[in-house]
Formats: sequence, C-alpha cells, structure tokens
Amino acid sequence: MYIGSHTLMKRYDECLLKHGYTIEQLVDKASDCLLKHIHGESFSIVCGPGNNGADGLSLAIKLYQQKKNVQVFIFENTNHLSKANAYYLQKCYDLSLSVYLFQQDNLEELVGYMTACDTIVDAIFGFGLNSSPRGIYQSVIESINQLYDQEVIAVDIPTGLQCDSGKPYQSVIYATSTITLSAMKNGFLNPDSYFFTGKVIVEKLDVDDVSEEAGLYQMADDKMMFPLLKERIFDGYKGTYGHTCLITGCIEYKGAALLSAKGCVYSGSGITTVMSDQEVIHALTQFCPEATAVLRPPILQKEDFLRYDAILIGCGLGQSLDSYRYVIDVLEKTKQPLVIDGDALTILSAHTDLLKHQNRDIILTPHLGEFQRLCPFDSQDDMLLVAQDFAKEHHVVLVLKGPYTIVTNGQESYRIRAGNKAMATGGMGDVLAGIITSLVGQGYPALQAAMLGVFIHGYTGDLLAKEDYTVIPSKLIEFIPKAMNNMIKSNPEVTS
Ligand SMILES: NC(=O)C1=CN([C@@H]2O[C@H](COP(=O)(O)OP(=O)(O)OC[C@H]3O[C@@H](n4cnc5c(N)ncnc54)[C@H](O)[C@@H]3O)[C@@H](O)[C@H]2O)[C@@H](O)CC1
Ligand SMILES: [K+]
Repeated sequence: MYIGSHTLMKRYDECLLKHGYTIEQLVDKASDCLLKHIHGESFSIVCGPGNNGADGLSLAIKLYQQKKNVQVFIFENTNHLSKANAYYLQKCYDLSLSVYLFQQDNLEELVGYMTACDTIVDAIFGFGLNSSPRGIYQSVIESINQLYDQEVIAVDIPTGLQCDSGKPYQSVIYATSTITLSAMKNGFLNPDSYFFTGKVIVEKLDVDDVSEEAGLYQMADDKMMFPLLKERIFDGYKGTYGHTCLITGCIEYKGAALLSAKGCVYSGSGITTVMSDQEVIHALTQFCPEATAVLRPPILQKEDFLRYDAILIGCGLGQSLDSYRYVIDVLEKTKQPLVIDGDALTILSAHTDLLKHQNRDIILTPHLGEFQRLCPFDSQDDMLLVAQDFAKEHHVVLVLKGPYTIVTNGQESYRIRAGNKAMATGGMGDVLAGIITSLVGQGYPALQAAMLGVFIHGYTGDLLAKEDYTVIPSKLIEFIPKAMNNMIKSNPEVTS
C-alpha cells in the first residue's frame, strides 16, 4: 500500500499529467473509483471549487445516468472553479441535472434538501485545503454534521481534516466512510483521524503506476518484512555473521552502550566489540558477557578499525570534546558502513559537510528532536518530503523514529508498520541502533538493514505489549531471538 502527503499527492497528479492524461480524464477515473462503493437511491453531492469538487460533479453525472435521484450543491461563482470543475459543472447543466447554488443568505434551506436523501457525498475539499475552511464552507460543514440519518461519504479526505497529520481544522466533516484515491493519506495513520474518516477505502485509479516516480511511501508490513529476514545457514560460524564495532558510552551514560551492545548480540551479530571507557567495559562484562571490548584510545586511527564489518557511533557517547573528535575521526578515517545515533547525531549537526564524499553506506537514526537539529524544519512542513529530500541530498539512509518510523534513502521510502506506545521509554533507541548495526554487519544492504532493524524492534515490542503496559528495553532485548524466530517460521518461503 502506498502512502502520500499533500505535496506528494500533488506530485503524483503532476506525474500523471506528464504521462499524458488530462485532468478531466483523471477526474473521470476518480469518479469510477467512487462509483464502486456508492449504494442507495438518492444523493446530495456537496461540491467545492477545486478538483475534489470536480470528482463529486463527475460522480453526480454517472449516478444520474444510472437513473438515481441526484442533487448537486455548489457555493461558488463559476469564475472561482478549477478547469475540471468548470468542465463537469457545464456537463451537469447540459444534462439538466439539479444544481443548486447556495449563498450565506439561503444556506438554511440546505439542511432541508439534504434531509430527503439517503447519502451525502462530501466533495468540498481534498488535499488542496491549506487551512481551516473559510467563509461559507464552515457553515456548510456544520449543516452536514447536523444530519444523523444519512450516510456521509467523503471523497478522498473528509473536508477539514489535515491530509498530513490527520488532525482536524476548526470545522471538519464527520464521515461514515472515506474513499481515498490513489494512496492512503499520511494523516490517516493517526488513529484519532478515524473519528472523522470512518471506514477508509483506498482505491487506485486505472492509470500508469507513477507511485515511485512521485516519491510516494510504501507501508512495510509483516508481508513485506518477514521474507527479508534470512535463515541462519547450516555451517555458519561467528565469522559468517559479521564483526561490529560500537563506539559508545562514557562514564555518565553507561546504560546506552550496554543496551546497544546487547541489542547487537541478541539480533545475531557474529562478534560485537564495544570500544569505550574502562567503566563501561567493566559494566559490560556483567550485563552482556558475549560482547568483547577494547579501551577507546584518545585519538582513533584507521588501523583500529580494519577488522570490523560495521561501525556504530553514538549511544551514550556524550557531547564532550573527546566525543566531538571521535565523531570527526570516524567520519574522516574509516571506510566501513556506519550507523550514527544519539549524541553523535547532535555532534554531526554542526558538521553535515562531513557527509559529503563518503563512499559508503551511512545510516542515521534520529528521533524528531535530533532530526530538527540536523535539518531545521518548520512544524507545518511536510515531513515525508523533508525526510526524503534530506536523505537524497546527503546520500544517507535516514531512520526517522516515531509512530510508523520513516525509513528512506531518498529514492525508496517506507513507513514501518510495527512498534507501539508502550515502547516509549529511555534506552529503546539504543537497542534499535544495536540491532541495525548487527544487521549491517551481517551483510544486509543499508536500506534493508534499517527497515528490518526497525521492524524487528517494533515487532518484538508488539508481541510484548500484548501482555505488558510498558515495554522495557532490557526485556525487549531478551525477546528479540524469539521474535526473529517467529518471523522466520511465519514466512511461507522458508516453511514450505
Ligand atoms: N490522483 C488523485 O488522487 C486525483 C485526485 N483528484 C482529486 O483532486 C483533489 C485535489 O484537488 P485540488 O488540488 O484542486 O484541491 P481541492 O479540491 O482539495 O481544493 C482546492 C480548492 O480549495 C480552495 N481552498 C484551499 N484552502 C481553502 C480554505 N482554507 N478555505 C476555502 N477554500 C480553500 C482553493 O482555492 C481551491 O479552489 C483530491 O483531493 C482528489 O479528490 C482527482 O480529481 C484527480 C486525481
Ligand atoms: K472531501
């Protein structure tokens, strides 16, 4: 399933126009999609001035041609309409379909008209709405929301719901169901949006597939992710599964280093070596005896890293002057695939130029706050686009942590369907960084390692959250091998 935000959906339409479709054709195909899910005999189709309204008008014509009882309501003078809207409105007039033009002074009659029908179609605004509906539209929305006996079907998005966040503007339609076109809207991933959307049906237009060209995201679910995890091989040994180096921890933040090391070991790394301070190393022997350790030298040299397949820097590294130097040394002197997390990301924010000319896989795993430092953005920005552009510009795989974590390399972009609110505890990100590094060390390509790491982490948390109110990192780690085994066993390609 594809997912779009308002900018990505606009881009999707532009790609289709570039492929030679006219906007009138696209609207016609959109109304075909709607028609499949519309039942009943009498309809009030409430239309706005843009292409969402055009979808409604084209649908009205098709229902009318099926001899249904159809009334169309509009609120704008014809000089404010989009091209497709004006085209289909003229067609309605040509067919003598009942079209009512309402203005503020006769608006109270609208409810009377709508009460007489079975189904109201909300084709007022879709992804083109850029703020709370202005002017007469607020009252129109309130009028529709007064009616309780009618089914309300929203075209693409309930009018007044924000496409990207799923939060309502001041006035919003409460729909019974929403038929959304071409892709799931990002805002619908917010569970609170269900109050407004009702049941969501995603309908693809019968057109060339331009989803990837437009940069739409894909939902990475069990079906996509289970087969990515490889079975362990019959004659594998520790050398088969990679040697990882974790430059993590300091006296103040030992826990993060311990959790990332254990996450790395438990998700299958052949050998995990923690490069840290003496105090961290001492604690590590108690917490995770399987990991090996080396004392972190004051200055890191290329030779210190020759035997490793993947490097992680961050996870409790702190932000001391030494930490700054470690981050710069690692970026300048090593060549292995690299995972950058936590404090190392904050340090990197002041030196993003170091990401230039890095001829290797780099995975960054910020949460939203760390990402804000790396790439200052505005709260109104379209994060799907911002994340994608950042990854493309800096040639990295970006893991932007949050609900349905974003993973993108700028060309391919995913939301990962795994993880839950019980996992919102300190140390969870350190475990994730450890898992991802482990997978990189085991030879997974960077994008796959990032996706799979986020999925394993979230899937393990989901299994635990079935019984537990909170999911604690150290408990999650213990459960990783079982969860990975579950994934392998549930994968039909392995079991058959
Ligand atoms: N690929 C697809 O998914 C397709 C989508 N189509 C439809 O096209 C819609 C998007 O069309 P548009 O880009 O024309 O956008 P909309 O129809 O959602 O809205 C645009 C109109 O709303 C006005 N407007 C914006 N904010 C407002 C506010 N706060 N108060 C009052 N008026 C406001 C604008 O001036 C413009 O007239 C989609 O939601 C979908 O229904 C189809 O028609 C074509 C194919
Ligand atoms: K709508």
